[in-house]
Amino acid sequence: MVLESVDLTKYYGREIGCRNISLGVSPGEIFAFLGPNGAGKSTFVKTALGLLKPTSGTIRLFGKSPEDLHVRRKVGYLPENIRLPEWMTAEELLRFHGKLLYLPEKKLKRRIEEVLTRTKLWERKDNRIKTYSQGMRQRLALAVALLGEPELLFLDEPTSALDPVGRIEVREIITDLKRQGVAVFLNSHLLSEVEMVADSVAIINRGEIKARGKLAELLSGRGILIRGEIPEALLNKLKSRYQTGEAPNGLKLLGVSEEEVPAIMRDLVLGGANIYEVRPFKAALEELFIQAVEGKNGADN
Ligand SMILES: Nc1ncnc2c1ncn2[C@@H]1O[C@H](COP(=O)(O)OP(=O)(O)OP(=O)(O)O)[C@@H](O)[C@H]1O
Repeated sequence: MVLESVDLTKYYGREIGCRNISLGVSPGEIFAFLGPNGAGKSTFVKTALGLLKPTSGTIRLFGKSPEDLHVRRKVGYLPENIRLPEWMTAEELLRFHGKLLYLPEKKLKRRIEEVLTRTKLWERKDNRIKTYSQGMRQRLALAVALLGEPELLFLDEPTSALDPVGRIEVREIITDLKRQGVAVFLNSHLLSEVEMVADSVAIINRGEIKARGKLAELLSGRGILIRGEIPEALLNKLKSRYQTGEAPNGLKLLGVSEEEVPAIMRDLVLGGANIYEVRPFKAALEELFIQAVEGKNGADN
């Protein structure tokens, strides 16, 4: 395992940061950590990077403490809302980070060209960062994170400042890294993007994991779609029992197992509903996320 945490708990005084987080990330895996604001994502990442000490539990990177220097050299980190030194050029900034990584001159030169080309900033390498747009800054921060050829890369909201083309480019960088065996730990609010790249996800809320698994498994067979005219009272009953979603001329019920379907249908028909269609559907990550965060109907799996 590239990253393994067991019951990792971090309190800030009496305030919970994250609690009992147990998860593992394998080489070449894209692991997405999702959660609303204040859920505990950054707390977990900072603890994994050795920037915060856990209150209890353990976290190992490459089987060792995150504070181990050899481990640190294998890890890249793109923080959220990074502030870059405005007066430096992109090349100067990368040189500075290259020195911190003890990269030999020849390799540093090669890596600077590679990462700036990969992030489409090579042409602008001699311009000061103060002349960069938000998107360029974010791409430069990504270049910094990639400089040391990390085997594990933490990306905190890597595409928040990017336009759609920039987002596609970052997605391509992430999938290229995966192909090279790099593990990516991705914090993102952009669920549709996560859906496109992640192998596994964990959904965290109020410091605790509420749902976790391989993305393909989490999204398969998660609910049913009902098309029909459903009396208000019945609709409200369903809404109180299940997480529901909008569907044209009907509704989606999430987290419904096949065994529950006959009873639901019986209730609907006896209650006066006109049903035209019932079929299973694959939930979108957004629905799974809302279900896990609101904790309805056994989302805590
Ligand atoms: N330095 C701190 N001192 C006290 N409480 C903190 C500190 N940092 C975070 N917290 C609290 O810990 C909880 C988790 O915060 P954290 O920043 O890890 O969430 P997050 O999921 O990264 O949120 P966001 O998506 O908004 O960045 C929150 O309740 C937050 O208020």
